[in-house]
Amino acid sequence: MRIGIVGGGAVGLLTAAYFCGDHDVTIYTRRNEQAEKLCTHGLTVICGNERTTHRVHAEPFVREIEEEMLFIAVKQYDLANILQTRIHMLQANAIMFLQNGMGHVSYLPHVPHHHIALAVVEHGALKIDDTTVSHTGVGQTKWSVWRGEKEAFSFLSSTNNRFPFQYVDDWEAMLLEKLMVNVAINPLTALLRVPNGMLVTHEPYRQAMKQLFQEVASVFQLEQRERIWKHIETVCRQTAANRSSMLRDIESGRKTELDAILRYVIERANERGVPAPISTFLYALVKGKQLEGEKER
Ligand SMILES: NC(=O)C1=CN([C@@H]2O[C@H](COP(=O)(O)OP(=O)(O)OC[C@H]3O[C@@H](n4cnc5c(N)ncnc54)[C@H](OP(=O)(O)O)[C@@H]3O)[C@@H](O)[C@H]2O)C=CC1
Ligand SMILES: CC(C)(CO)C(=O)C(=O)O
Repeated sequence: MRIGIVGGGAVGLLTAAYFCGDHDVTIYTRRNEQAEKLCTHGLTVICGNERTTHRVHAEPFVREIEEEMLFIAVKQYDLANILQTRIHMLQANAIMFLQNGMGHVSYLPHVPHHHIALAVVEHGALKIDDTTVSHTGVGQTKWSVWRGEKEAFSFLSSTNNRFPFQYVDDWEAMLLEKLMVNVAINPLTALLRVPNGMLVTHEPYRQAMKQLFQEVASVFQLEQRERIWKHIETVCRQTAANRSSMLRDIESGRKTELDAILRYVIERANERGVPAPISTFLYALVKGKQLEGEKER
């Protein structure tokens, strides 16, 4: 199958590495320089002590793309621009969005593709350089159909066992559960500058995370609260040594996905007339840190 992957970051490179053995994969990058490096040096994936280099095709995303299947692996803040101004350049039978957060859902009615799927990536992936990605945590990718037919994505049932895909029926519950994880962990770790594990091992931080969780759970009238709270605590323990993506972005003076995660919550709270003072306060603090870092860069 001809597969295109838009975005040569951690998730895009990881996805390309696990599909390029069985499929005809092209990585569409933002920079010409990255595409040239990938074509010249190949794509290297590190998993534990193993280091594997794959030959792969890459080109900058500057013209119309025509593929059978497209994975969109850019950050939320770059996705808005692609969906608003370049959606006509993405020609494919089926398309899958791999973003954290829920900011992209409101754009989907304008996406013309027949088959649209949403996914949440539960792997750990770290981009080392333009041609190397480290698979830091082997997990799974949950996916669900937003429009069209599940069968359009049938190739996902036979993937590498280090890169499994699991179908779930309810895309909204799937995205909401991942949103709850990212809301609880990412802004607090970014502000406190602590690894994920500290949010459960240091009791005052656990209490703060619980208050935030309860507020956001009320905004969404979340079902199965106890199960999802336990899940968040488990993610903190399983990724105890990890620095969340938002903390890493803040530390590097980069833009974060705060808007797609916490601003999304605040907007829903305002729409529904539910108070969200903790989220609003936290949003202002993390946004302030982000802007401070971006200015220094
Ligand atoms: N990393 C992880 O472990 C996980 C990430 N996710 C989610 O996956 C999504 C992607 O994250 P991640 O891969 O880490 O992010 P990265 O920042 O590593 O990668 C994003 C890539 O998109 C590229 N890009 C931006 N704009 C364009 C464009 N117009 N055309 C082509 N490429 C473009 C960037 O290029 P350039 O380098 O030139 O800026 C960059 O390489 C996010 O929503 C994230 O939350 C989910 C779970 C785990
Ligand atoms: C699950 C978690 C919090 C792991 O660090 C993550 O998705 C992130 O850092 O963005």
